[in-house]
Amino acid sequence: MKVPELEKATVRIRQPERVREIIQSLREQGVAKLQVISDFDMTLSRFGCNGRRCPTSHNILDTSRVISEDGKKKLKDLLHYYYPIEIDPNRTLEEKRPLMVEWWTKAHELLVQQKIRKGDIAQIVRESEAMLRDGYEEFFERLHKNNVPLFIFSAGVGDILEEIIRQANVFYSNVNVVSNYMDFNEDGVLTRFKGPLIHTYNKNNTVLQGTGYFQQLSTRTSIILLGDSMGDLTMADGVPSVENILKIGFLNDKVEERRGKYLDSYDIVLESDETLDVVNGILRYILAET
Ligand SMILES: Nc1ccn([C@@H]2O[C@H](COP(=O)(O)O)[C@@H](O)[C@H]2O)c(=O)n1
Ligand SMILES: [Mg+2]
Repeated sequence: MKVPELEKATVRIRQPERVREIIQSLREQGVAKLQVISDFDMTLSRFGCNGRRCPTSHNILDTSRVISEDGKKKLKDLLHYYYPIEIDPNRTLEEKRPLMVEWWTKAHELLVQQKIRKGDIAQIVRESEAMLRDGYEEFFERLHKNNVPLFIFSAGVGDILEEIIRQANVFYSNVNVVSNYMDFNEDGVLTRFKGPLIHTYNKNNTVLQGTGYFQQLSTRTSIILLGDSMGDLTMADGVPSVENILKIGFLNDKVEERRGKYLDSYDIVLESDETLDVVNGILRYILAET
């Protein structure tokens, strides 16, 4: 197997032989069976930006000029309270779930109070520090060129993340997004978020009911899953008959504390790696472009 990117210093793998076998099977099964399921924030987008944290799709909105100073402070306070809970390796998912619902609900309520206008979204994104991971062009282009469906499953803000992808000129026809979308009234003012609410720890089939997305792709039984959170591991649960799945996890924050759990759960763990090099290397090999 020739994937030189797997030798990068950022790569950690608990079971290298198993990973080799999965990658080999993905290649043998061929492009017609492949689909990619990916998280957005801190997976396709960067975690670090010039020595600081890059914004998530929520943060882009929270810190934008359309939010009042009071609103910004309240949204920041929520982030500082709930984010450590979100990534705490010592709390169970059962403990975290209701707290995540609380965070998202409070944040969305605050955003609705700000009377955000649909017409401002493109400018808000243009003025933000949003950045996709290095190598994103190759990633999106290769999947598009090979007609491989890319499903982006995000607990972020759909309108913002779509705009980021659009402004990067990679919103190709093979890309589908499920996320939290804003609902605007006839005057273009935000009135609510459309349900069901998606948070970090309910990214599974329960929030995909009625979309029929995975059912339409029932012959795509080879999966590459990309995530940055323990909640992203369930994103492929709705796929009817998975034959091979390769789970690649970006470990961005609190690396030492969380390493063990990530290595137990993801096949490949990428530590503090701001690029899509490894993913691109694997895709190049699977799609027989080496
Ligand atoms: N008010 C909020 C709520 C969540 N976040 C962050 O968004 C990320 C979730 O989106 P995914 O695309 O990764 O599913 C997650 O990293 C939360 O920390 C936020 O910034 N503000
Ligand atoms: Mg994420």
